[in-house]
Amino acid sequence: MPLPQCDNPPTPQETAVLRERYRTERERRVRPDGPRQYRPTAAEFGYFAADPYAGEAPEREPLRDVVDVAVIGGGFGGILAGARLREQGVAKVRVIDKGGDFGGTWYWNRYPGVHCDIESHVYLPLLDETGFVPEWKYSPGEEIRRHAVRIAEQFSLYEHALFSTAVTSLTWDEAAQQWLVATDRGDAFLATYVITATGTLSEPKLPGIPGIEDYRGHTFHTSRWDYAYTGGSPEGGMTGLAGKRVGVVGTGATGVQVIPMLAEDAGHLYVFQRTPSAVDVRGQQRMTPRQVGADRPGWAAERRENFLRICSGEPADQDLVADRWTASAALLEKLLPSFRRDGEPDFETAYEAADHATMNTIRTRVAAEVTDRATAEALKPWYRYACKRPTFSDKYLPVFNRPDVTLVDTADTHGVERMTERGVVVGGVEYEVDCLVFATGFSVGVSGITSGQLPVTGRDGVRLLDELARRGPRTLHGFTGNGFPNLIRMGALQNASSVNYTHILDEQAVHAAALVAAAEAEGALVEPTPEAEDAWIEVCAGVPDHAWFHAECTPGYYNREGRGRPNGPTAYPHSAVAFHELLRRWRAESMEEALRPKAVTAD
Ligand SMILES: NC(=O)C1=CN([C@@H]2O[C@H](COP(=O)(O)OP(=O)(O)OC[C@H]3O[C@@H](n4cnc5c(N)ncnc54)[C@H](OP(=O)(O)O)[C@@H]3O)[C@@H](O)[C@H]2O)C=CC1
Repeated sequence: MPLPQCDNPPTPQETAVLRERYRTERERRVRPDGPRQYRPTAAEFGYFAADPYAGEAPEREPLRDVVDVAVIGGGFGGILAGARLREQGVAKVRVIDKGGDFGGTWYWNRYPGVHCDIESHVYLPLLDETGFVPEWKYSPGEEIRRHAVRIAEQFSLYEHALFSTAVTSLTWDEAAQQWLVATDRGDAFLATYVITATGTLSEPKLPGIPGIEDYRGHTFHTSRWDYAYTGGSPEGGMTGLAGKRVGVVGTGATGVQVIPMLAEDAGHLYVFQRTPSAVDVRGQQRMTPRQVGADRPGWAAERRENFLRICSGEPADQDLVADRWTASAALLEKLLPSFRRDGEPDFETAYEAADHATMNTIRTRVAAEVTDRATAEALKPWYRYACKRPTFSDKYLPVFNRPDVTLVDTADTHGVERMTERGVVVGGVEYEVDCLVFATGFSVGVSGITSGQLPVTGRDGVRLLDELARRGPRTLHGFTGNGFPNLIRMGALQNASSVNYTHILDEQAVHAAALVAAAEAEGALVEPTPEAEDAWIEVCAGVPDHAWFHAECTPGYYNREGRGRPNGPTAYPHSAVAFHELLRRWRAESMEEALRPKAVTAD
């Protein structure tokens, strides 16, 4: 059956064919061990997680001082929290990070070809405040990392920052009305407030491939690129790979960026693929400040708000970014009026039609760009658009027309079968490689205060993890919790989300800094009442039930490797635009709900 294009949504018969194909492709990949197929690098493969950029951490005396705010995490979440706190006049802000500098994901991910696939003019935060205007529509990783450093410098965050340091526990000191912050460098200092900005995808993971420890060639993870071995830089020029047989496991958003660079420099490249990515058009281009309207004050805030509105399905007068993210979102809006049930707009059917049309366009692109038919077939993604992180590249697909690149499809063996001293085995065939790169992503939920890696003990010795196990997640707006005064969390839990996550983080940072400023002004603690938490949980319990959608998706970290997502009050049920409006109103009208007088204990 011919596949319909974007402007031609599928008929019910075509939809039925696609659903069946998606089901069978999913079955090829689901594994009984689910998330347990992976090994976090932290324990047995520690050398995979070592920091190749910082060198030896400098010796320093453990700290025993007092700060106003400890911010855990030096990625954009922590940097933005620091910047917004400084704007509120908070003096002593200490950002702590495991890495050797600010940057978070952009500190760690320096692999060749690293870019952001969200437009730089909406992704890079604080452009209005710093005056920086990116030159390219999609910034290279190093430019983003330098922007993180620029913000940290502008807002004087280096003065008290601690790098190559992991926070190991947080304990509320009732007498001091402060948090005791302990680290793996022997620090034990007090902080009046703690803001956690630990991110979600920070711990590299490896597949538990049988024989992985037997491999004797060179190997590393993309988030710890070994330029000492490969030579070159994120721009390429990896002379160390000349004439070498290189393998790469993984074809997610990272693989799609790194594979064209490896193909350029390796003697021969073997790409071990389990699930093909949906690779959409990227359209990299130079953008003048005039083109993005950077001659007007507030241009960047306006642009990112416009992007958020379109991606959230909210009305917008115009599409300023006009890329494939906004095109996919706009297609749904375009199709919605044609789908009605009982006189009402039928969102779900329109959503599926838009999804199928987008994916058909993506599959048609594979057939147009890859000449060998069998290779093209293996590169076609058969799942719904939102099942996996969409990717964007104009270089990736043509790589498979090169004679020195081999695509090895591992779907039928549920991934790479095993490894030997010399290389990788798939379908009984051994592929000998001199170097094997793992582009296999990151463990979800293994760091931060809900993971066990960073124990938090609140008032009356109550442990956050015990509370979580006993009562489920309880917060006000995702930020604060009863029994854990002056602890402000940034992240997705009971909060809003969207594809441009730095925008979400900035709104969170503004809110966190406002809470601190209000508590300082009132001489109070930031701590919601149990009743305020109950009311927020009720709001979050209105989350549309997407369990069926994720349960039907091809496996990946979005759906716990095929097991679906847990239901429950885990997120704000409406758009991020609505959430930001709600927070603004709440700050103006009822912020005192989250404050309580000092020295009053929760009994
Ligand atoms: N903004 C940006 O430009 C970028 C953002 N990112 C972010 O980082 C996230 C993580 O991306 P990424 O690092 O690519 O990690 P992912 O988790 O998305 O991808 C891991 C890859 O490894 C494959 N894999 C895992 N185990 C095996 C195995 N045993 N055999 C064969 N293949 C295997 C997976 O296959 P399978 O799919 O079958 O599980 C998948 O292709 C993205 O989703 C995105 O949010 C990353 C890069 C750029």
